[in-house]
Amino acid sequence: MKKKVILYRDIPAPERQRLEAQCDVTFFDGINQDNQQAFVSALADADGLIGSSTDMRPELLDRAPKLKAASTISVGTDQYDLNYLAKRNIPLMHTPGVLNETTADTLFTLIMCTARRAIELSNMVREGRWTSNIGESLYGTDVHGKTLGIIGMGRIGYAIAKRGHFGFDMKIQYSNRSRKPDAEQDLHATYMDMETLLKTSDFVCVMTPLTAQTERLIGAKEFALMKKSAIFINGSRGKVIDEAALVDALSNGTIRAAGLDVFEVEPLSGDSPLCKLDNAVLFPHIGSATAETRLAMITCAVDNLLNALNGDLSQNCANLHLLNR
Ligand SMILES: NC(=O)C1=CN([C@@H]2O[C@H](COP(=O)(O)OP(=O)(O)OC[C@H]3O[C@@H](n4cnc5c(N)ncnc54)[C@H](O)[C@@H]3O)[C@@H](O)[C@H]2O)C=CC1
Ligand SMILES: O=C(O)C(=O)CO
Repeated sequence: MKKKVILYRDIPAPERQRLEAQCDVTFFDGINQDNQQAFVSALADADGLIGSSTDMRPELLDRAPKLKAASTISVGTDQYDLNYLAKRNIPLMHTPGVLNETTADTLFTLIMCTARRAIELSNMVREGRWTSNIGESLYGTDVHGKTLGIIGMGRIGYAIAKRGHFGFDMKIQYSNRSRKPDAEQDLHATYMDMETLLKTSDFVCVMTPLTAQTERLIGAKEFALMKKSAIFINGSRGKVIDEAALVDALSNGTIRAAGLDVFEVEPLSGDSPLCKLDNAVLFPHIGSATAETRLAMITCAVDNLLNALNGDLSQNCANLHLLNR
């Protein structure tokens, strides 16, 4: 008998057909108030789950007693509780690697746009406010030759640092749970504690996962340690920073500017104080959002689920170390 799988976001037809060839698929085009009840009912028989952008909290997954594997179309695993899944011996599959370069491109776009005030000045042109050559008060700041501090030198952190080192002649420094010999050798990156990094970087870029240890890693105290001229970039998850403290730091001139791809609550409300700040560049969580990379993530996630349901966890299992196998 075919395994029962819930697909909880839309994916291209060929990928859906690959799932349907092996599984009995129930499709939800995102989970919302209207279909929540039907989703909960479908959980009762589900062997597998695949999708993204929905919090799969334990109370919900308690309704899926037969669940054997989950596959998130993301590298971040924070929408699932890894320990809860491990207690039930359920693997969580994710999509590391395929999005590194695209996400690093996005993060570098944030660095460039923020330093050169690109969005603010583009809006000035569009709105007919470009009436004379811009003066000193609207000048940007250089990126090349500056110091780039990466907090969370993993796959994506490395790809950002690579751009800084080879493309922009930047000095790379990083803090991380462990030393990264490849970054030190290839990019001449210097390992340091987070406090020193915050005090000495021109650009501070956060690229850790969201975990119990990284939640609110950067708050008022950390912004106060940064240079007044520092530019803060967050591409990890919104909850890794204290957003209210960031608004204060940007409003009071504690730091120069910020570029953000992720927010405490997404989508960010247009009423957020961040939207009123010219020195904040705000992207709608588009780190991996190119056609090529999103397709690669979906293909990887479909492969991951099919492999996991067949008992093969050799690739891309996020909680393998916690499972009883
Ligand atoms: N904005 C976007 O669209 C995207 C955001 N992401 C986010 O980026 C995160 C990182 O992705 P990868 O680079 O693939 O993961 P990774 O696991 O390769 O790298 C994360 C790094 O953070 C370090 N780290 C973890 N906890 C830390 C702590 N408390 N202090 C210092 N360092 C710590 C780890 O040691 C690791 O080197 C994802 O978990 C996701 O949340 C990922 C892709 C796209
Ligand atoms: O993969 C992730 O974790 C994202 O945030 C979206 O690409």
